[in-house]
Amino acid sequence: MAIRYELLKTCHQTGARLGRLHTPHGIVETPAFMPVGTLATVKAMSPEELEEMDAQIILSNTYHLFLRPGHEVVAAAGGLHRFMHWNRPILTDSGGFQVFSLSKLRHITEDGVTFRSHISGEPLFIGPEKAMEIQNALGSDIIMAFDECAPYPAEREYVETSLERTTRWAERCLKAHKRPDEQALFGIVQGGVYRDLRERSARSLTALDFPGYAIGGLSVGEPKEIMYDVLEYTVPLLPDTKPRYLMGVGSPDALVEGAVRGIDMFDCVLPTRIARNGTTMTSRGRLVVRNAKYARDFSPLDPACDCYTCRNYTRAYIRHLIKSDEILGLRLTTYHNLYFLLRLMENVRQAIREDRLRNFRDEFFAQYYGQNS
Ligand SMILES: CNc1nc2cc3c(=O)[nH]c(N)nc3c(CCN)c2[nH]1
Repeated sequence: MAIRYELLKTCHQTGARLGRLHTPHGIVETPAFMPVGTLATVKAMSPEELEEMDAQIILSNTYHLFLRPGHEVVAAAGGLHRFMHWNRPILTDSGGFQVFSLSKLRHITEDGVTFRSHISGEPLFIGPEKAMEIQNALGSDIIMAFDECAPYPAEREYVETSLERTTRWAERCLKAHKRPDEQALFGIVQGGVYRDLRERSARSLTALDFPGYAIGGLSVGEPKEIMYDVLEYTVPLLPDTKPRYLMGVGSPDALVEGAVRGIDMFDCVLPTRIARNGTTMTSRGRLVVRNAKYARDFSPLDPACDCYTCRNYTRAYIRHLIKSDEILGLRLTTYHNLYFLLRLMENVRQAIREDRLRNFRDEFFAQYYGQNS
């Protein structure tokens, strides 16, 4: 078995679970947030800095690495872990979502997706077999089935046709996957915001007995309340002995609300992306450090944070760096944002251990969103 999920405890206040995901490159305490390292690097962070902040697992992308430098190059380096000098677990996404969000002139058929590279414009193709070939070459610990993430909003008929094809693609992935003992293949539940379609997708995929399941097709512009509703009726359809991964999520509130609803793994570009324009997450909400009011503010980004950035630098200095487009600026804000979300997940795990996740959520939201939610 490539991975083993150990369910340690279920919070008595909520449906949240405390777990341990055993992988060939180490153990992941769940619920866990996965920093996104799309091009084989978590932008602006070194692997040592990621270890220092206790990032347990990171995500990388099939689509991007297929285009550049090419999965054959990564395989020649001995795989993604060796190539990027990261010895902890890696999850790779399968490319479906990225093709739709990045490339032009794409065309879906039963075989897969033809598209033009967003870098060179050359015509390319990815389908289930190609997505398995690339991820097998990358050597990530967890690989994702090739799927279509239906847009939001989308007609029920479109979502239904899409999920049926995604299920057929999932079967082809299971057949094409060459290294099931070393790399765990997760199925991805689709079905948009339609309850009966979500149930159909979940039932078809759980019948194929994947080692883990992702919930896809969310965090694509739908209101958060709708996302939470979809989780309420989809998560219970997934086996509680397997890990559940909510793709593309998310903001602090969505991470906590997702954990409350039984999600074990999350990924999102938010902390790294907003850091690059000087937006930071603090225990009292977002702080846009480039704002003029911080020009002479010599306090840390977050007085309640003990990260490298908050122990050594001030808002005024970081504002100066960001305004000056200095590389250290986005390094310091990235370090802090990732540290903030990783600590948030650590606090969520502790709250589950103590059966008080609902209280933790209310206290955290009151501070972060400044109102009693
Ligand atoms: C930002 N929101 C978001 N929604 C996603 C849905 C899928 C999804 O439905 N399928 C796949 N394969 N990836 C998704 C991703 C990329 C996760 N890194 C999503 N990201």
